[in-house]
Amino acid sequence: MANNHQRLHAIFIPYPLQGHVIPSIHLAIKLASRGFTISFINTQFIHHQISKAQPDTIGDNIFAEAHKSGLDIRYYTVSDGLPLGFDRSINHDQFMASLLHVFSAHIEELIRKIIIKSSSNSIQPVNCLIADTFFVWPSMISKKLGLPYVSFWTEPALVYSLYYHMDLLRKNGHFGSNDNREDTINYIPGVPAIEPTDLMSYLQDTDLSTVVHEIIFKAFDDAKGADFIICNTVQELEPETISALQVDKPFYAIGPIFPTGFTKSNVATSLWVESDCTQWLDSKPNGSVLYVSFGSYAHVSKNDLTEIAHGLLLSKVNFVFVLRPDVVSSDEPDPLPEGFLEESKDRGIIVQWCCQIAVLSHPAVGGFLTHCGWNSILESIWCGVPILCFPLLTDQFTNRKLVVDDWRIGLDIDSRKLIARKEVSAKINRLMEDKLGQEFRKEIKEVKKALQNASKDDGSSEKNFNQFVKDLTVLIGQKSGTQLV
Ligand SMILES: O=c1ccn([C@@H]2O[C@H](COP(=O)(O)OP(=O)(O)O[C@H]3O[C@H](CO)[C@@H](O)[C@H](O)[C@H]3O)[C@@H](O)[C@H]2O)c(=O)[nH]1
Repeated sequence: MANNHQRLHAIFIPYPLQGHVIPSIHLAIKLASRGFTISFINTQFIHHQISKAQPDTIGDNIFAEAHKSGLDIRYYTVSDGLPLGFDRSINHDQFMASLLHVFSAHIEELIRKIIIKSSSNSIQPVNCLIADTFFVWPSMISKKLGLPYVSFWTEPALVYSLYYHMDLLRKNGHFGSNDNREDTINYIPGVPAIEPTDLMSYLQDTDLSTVVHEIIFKAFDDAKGADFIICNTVQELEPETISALQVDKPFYAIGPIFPTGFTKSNVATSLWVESDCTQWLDSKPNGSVLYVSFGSYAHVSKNDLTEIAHGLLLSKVNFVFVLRPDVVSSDEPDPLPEGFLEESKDRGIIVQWCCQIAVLSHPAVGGFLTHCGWNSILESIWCGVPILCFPLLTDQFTNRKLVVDDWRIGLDIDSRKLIARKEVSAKINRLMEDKLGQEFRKEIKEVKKALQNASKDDGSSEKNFNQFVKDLTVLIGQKSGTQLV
């Protein structure tokens, strides 16, 4: 921590979804390693899932091991407003409505308790709030409590910028009407050109009355009140977009946020039981395995899943196929085509969840068929694994553009049309074997270098992280009337 004059105490609240909880846990550990006291709040549901998935290792506190090794991370859980057994996947909109309308009341009550507890005990008083940008209430609550607010953005800066400029898109007729313009968008600061079909799915929708739209509109309104934005991206990957955002507000690219070196972290993050694929991967030749996963959130239609499964069979490549229990729907537990398991048993394994970073860093893996979640893309780049994009929802369409059009480290299957097994199989073979695959491998080495350099002690992300800690310390000092550095 800057000068170590006084420890800072941050309350950290991740969005209660797997793709947000993972980088939040790693960021909390990073902050604690720099001397922060962290009060980390998971929902009871997320905690329940994590401990169910790792029953032998997790008690009441997922950070118990980190605490033993000297990190000051205190762990709390809070209700998201729904019963533990409620199926949040199949009742997605009801879950989101609860996060929109009910969650803030539970959170505010707990934050107040933590503040009172920390000022009455000998521990560091709370100095700031760090919360996911998708929440609709952090700047409102932090203002009430007189705390600086740091907004944590878990997607690319490009995606932040497009949401941030929703009004501009609306004014220019690219968003928010029944017949949106279809020509290139070239007026967003720091975004030279983007096609409307590369916008996030929520900005391509014509029905804007859904609960998710209400969340996005409110969240980006609330984010205007943030003191700082920290983003899981890398300056060198999105320099112009980041510079343009910095004109309005301090915006720090501090990614990639994951345990570098990719040893299995001793803090559990998975909501599902992980299968260990190492032994199976050890038996396969280098670069011969395609890793297939659609992340934790989006659903794949049964028809698309069938075509992908047949495409895998036709391609003849080896594969690790992650099929989480609700990948099609919680009430469709067995969505694979009949005979698939039998036909593929010599060259593929199917798991409900795995340690993805361990799989991607195994030398046997030569390609990644992904839905383009941002964590998956960063992890694939870090491991130098070229990407076959199959975006399904939200930022994944925009992330596909970065991968395929800007960085040229992969190709795509057009998920907007009815997909066909022959196309899937041809694209898999192009990625894994062809000359084109070699080109992607060459390009991805360069992008990987950018990520690695950014993570070094004198790299951009480390410098930005240090600057963020310094600026936050100054702001906290100003608000409390004491000089902390
Ligand atoms: O078997 C698996 C599959 C995934 N993962 C991990 O789960 C995370 C998945 O994150 P991501 O690839 O970003 O996908 P989602 O889970 O779908 O994440 C949501 O959150 C992301 C960050 O906001 C968005 O970019 C996505 O579009 C959104 O769906 C990654 O860290 C993976 O390593 C595993 O550990 N094991």
